[in-house]
Amino acid sequence: MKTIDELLAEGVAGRRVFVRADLNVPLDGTTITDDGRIRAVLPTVKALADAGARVVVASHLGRPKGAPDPVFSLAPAAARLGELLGADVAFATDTVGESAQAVVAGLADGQVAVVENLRFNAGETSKDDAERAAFAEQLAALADVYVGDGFGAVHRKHASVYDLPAKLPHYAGYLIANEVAVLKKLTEDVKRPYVVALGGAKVSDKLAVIDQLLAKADRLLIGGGMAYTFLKAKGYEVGISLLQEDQVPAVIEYMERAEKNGVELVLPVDVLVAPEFPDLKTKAPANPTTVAADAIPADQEGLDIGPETRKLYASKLADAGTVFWNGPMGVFEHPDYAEGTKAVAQALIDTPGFTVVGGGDSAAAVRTLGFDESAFGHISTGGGASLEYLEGKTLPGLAALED
Ligand SMILES: Nc1ncnc2c1ncn2[C@@H]1O[C@H](COP(=O)(O)OP(=O)(O)OP(=O)(O)O)[C@@H](O)[C@H]1O
Ligand SMILES: O=C(O)[C@H](O)COP(=O)(O)O
Repeated sequence: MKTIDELLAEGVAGRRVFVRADLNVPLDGTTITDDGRIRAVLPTVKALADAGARVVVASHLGRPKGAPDPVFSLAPAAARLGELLGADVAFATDTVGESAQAVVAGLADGQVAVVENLRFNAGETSKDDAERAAFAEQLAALADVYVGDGFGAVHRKHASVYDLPAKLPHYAGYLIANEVAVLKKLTEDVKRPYVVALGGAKVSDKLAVIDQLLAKADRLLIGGGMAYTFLKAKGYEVGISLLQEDQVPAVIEYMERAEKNGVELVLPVDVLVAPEFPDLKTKAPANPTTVAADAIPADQEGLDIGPETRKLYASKLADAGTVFWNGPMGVFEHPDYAEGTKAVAQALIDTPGFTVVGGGDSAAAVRTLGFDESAFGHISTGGGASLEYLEGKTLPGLAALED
């Protein structure tokens, strides 16, 4: 993989450099609640701008359906990037259309532009190779060189991640280079016990990862929205909690395999439930009830792990040689459901083992709940991406940078 240092050595002054970043930051309306992913790409953007490149930054945000949707506009992220750079950042109101072409054509050497959300275009995420290639061709017209630095999206076979680098000279940015260097160590030299804690809401994406983790980890702790598919597989009722019903048979098989392989699979013993999802805007008190994991009422939703589970998970993390944690243990954005995530974060800080936190929301949780980032071994910007890397999979966005 060629890195950005090689590009800088070749010289970039006056060249249009396309930086595929992951600016998929958590938003409250148009307010960014955690700018970690924007800060993470700054070294790359700054180095290119300082060297006189005309920098075109592109990213997805959220999961719009292939058409413009103002809720998912990158405008707030572009504004924040400008503040962090201490420079004006131009913003194109489309991704490859007239606005993008005009903004890029107007860039002077050393200036930075952000184009609108890549996923406002159906070609970005299309499963059809030709449709993706056609969109990649339009993106390629905006630049002379490609720098891949959106680590959080390297597991996606999307036009800007996979197809575009094949069309331009391509290099890895500082963030990708650093993430790969740290995560590589976890695939080569894992100090045991190796404990993986999984939570969050992207249940269908991440359940598949467990298949591979059963051959690698010594202990798996399951929380967040992920837990309810496991509790259901154990035969418990989960009320109106997040559930991936079609995955229940697979999860039953995982539980059997874990037992056979001697992998300790640990599930919540109690959970916090309420009749409805909390209001994350007003943060009005949610008044949850604590119930045993096998006694979730039919009309209630599980939204955090309970106090007994917090203690149990802390004890399962205390002797870890290595910990990888992806996905909050509950809806940490609301104070009534933040204790599970806090307890796991604190347990990672307390364990003497090497700890990695991965994921946009997981990293945001650690910061917004007031933990000191330096107390963790590594905070990865990628959740799904780091999990799939640890699985040993070939990731499209990394493969595309190699030649
Ligand atoms: N029990 C639950 N029910 C519903 N949502 C939950 C539950 N527990 C956690 N969540 C939500 O999960 C979200 C984070 O999940 P996600 O899988 O996206 O994690 P991540 O760290 O951002 O990883 P990635 O980078 O792959 O997106 C949070 O917004 C949180 O509110
Ligand atoms: O948040 C993430 O994990 C990355 O930004 C990728 O987003 P996606 O899961 O919507 O592809």
